[in-house]
Order: sequence, then structure tokens, then C-alpha cells
Amino acid sequence: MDDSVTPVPKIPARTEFRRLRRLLPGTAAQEAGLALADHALAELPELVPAGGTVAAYLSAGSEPATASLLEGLVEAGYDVVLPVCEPGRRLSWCHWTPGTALQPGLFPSVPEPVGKRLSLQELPALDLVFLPALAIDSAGVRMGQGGGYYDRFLAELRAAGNNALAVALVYDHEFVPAGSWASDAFDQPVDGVLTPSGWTWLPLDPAGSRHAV
Ligand SMILES: Nc1nc2c(c(=O)[nH]1)N(C=O)[C@@H](CNc1ccc(C(=O)N[C@@H](CCC(=O)O)C(=O)O)cc1)CN2
Ligand SMILES: Nc1ncnc2c1ncn2[C@@H]1O[C@H](COP(=O)(O)OP(=O)(O)OP(=O)(O)O)[C@@H](O)[C@H]1O
Repeated sequence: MDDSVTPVPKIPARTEFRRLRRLLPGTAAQEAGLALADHALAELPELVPAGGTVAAYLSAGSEPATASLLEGLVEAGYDVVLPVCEPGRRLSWCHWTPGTALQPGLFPSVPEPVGKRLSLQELPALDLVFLPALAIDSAGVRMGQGGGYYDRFLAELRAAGNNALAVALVYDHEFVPAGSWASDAFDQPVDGVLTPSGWTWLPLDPAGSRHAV
């Protein structure tokens, strides 16, 4: 891994990752989603006990598609919860199965499940969180859409003592060297990244790693 990168400010870096997504061919999101689901479902039995609770999300636009992953999780017997955007940039959560109705949320392009909304305190203990990202660096720093929804959520989850693994889903070219952009103190690191090529536990530096790679 090249350790000589110069961090660029977060906002232009976000603009560039969005631009690259817009250049992807129309089939990229579906193809990436199928590969991600295969890797995820192959590994999950070792990471999450049968019947465990997995937080995930409904993909939108050019994000790697999560439909196959979500269906596979339910088929494998996991309890799946998906986020709903609330005012104040907070997330609440709904249980999801393939029959759950969807509706546009605060961001009209992002679908959300219809149903009873649960706060973090009302949720069953989470075993694993799959989260959206525009990019992840090899130290585990996440570039999101800029709302701070997941930084707030992970900070609260971790403060509550829940050590659920946080794993971001991105395309291969979005997994980049540590320090590719300037991180902020409030950025919550992820524990791993899942790309169409497979899983990587982070940080990549073995001395700091929480997990066997
Ligand atoms: N699928 C998904 N759900 C999510 C998030 C996310 O990043 N992705 N969020 C993370 O916090 C929260 C919502 N925040 C978001 C904020 C802005 C955009 C947005 O501007 N989307 C672009 C399309 C981006 C693309 O195609 O890659 C758009 O609507 O035009 C999306 C989600 C909660 N739910
Ligand atoms: N724990 C927190 N408490 C309050 N505000 C926070 C917290 N974490 C982040 N924020 C605020 O959220 C805003 C956006 O943060 P950032 O750019 O890292 O979002 P993001 O991770 O890209 O977004 P998202 O999670 O929505 O995809 C920042 O202005 C920051 O001040």
C-alpha cells in the first residue's frame, strides 16, 4: 500500500468519488451487488450467530445494489433492520423482510421501509452493520454522503457498548490508501470493507488490526 498519499480536503474528494460513480456503466450497480452478496453470505455464518440481527440499507442510484444481499440475509435466517432518516440527521430502524412496503424518505431518491420505527434503544442488539459509503481508506475512515447520519449512529451505538462489526460496501476502486482525504475527529472508523472482490478487515496495518485478515 502506498503510504505517501497527500490528503485532499473531504468535500472535493467527495465530489470526485460521486463523479466517478456517475461514470460507471449502467450494469455496474447490479453486478457489484451480486458479487457483494455472494461474499457476504459465504462469510456471515462465521461472523454472526444464527438468528442474529444485521443492520443494512436499501441502495439507491449508482450505489452497489443491496437487494440480493438483503434477500439472502433473510433467507439465511437473520433479522434485518433498515434505516429511516429522521429530522436532526438521526436514523431510526424498521424490521424488513422481502414483503415490507417501501416509500421515499427525506431524501426522495432513497427508499425507506414502512413500519414501526425503532430507536437505537428499542432495537435488538446488533451483530453487524452494513453501511453505505462513497469510499473507505485502509485505516477504516469512511467517506459518506455528507449528512453525518452514520457517524452519529455509530458513535451512539458504540457509546451504548454495542460492538457490532461495521462493514462498508463500496466498489473496488473506492477502497483507497489511508489518508487519501483529510479525516475529521467525528469520523467513526469502520471495522471492515466489502467490495465485489471480497472482505478486508481494517485497519490494514496488522499491528492495529482487531481481526485476523
Ligand atoms: N442507500 C443509502 N441509504 C442511506 C444513506 C446512504 O448513503 N445510502 N445515508 C447515509 O448517510 C442516509 C441518507 N443520506 C443520503 C444523503 C444524500 C444522498 C444522495 O445525495 N444521493 C444521490 C445519489 C448518490 C449516488 O447515486 O451514488 C442522489 O440522491 O442523487 C443519499 C443518501 C441514510 N440512508
Ligand atoms: N457524533 C456526531 N454528533 C453530532 N454531529 C456529528 C457527529 N458526527 C458527525 N457530525 C456532523 O455531521 C456532519 C457531516 O459529517 P460527514 O461529512 O463525516 O458525513 P458522512 O459520514 O459523509 O455522512 P453520512 O453518514 O450521512 O453518509 C458534520 O458537519 C459533522 O459535524
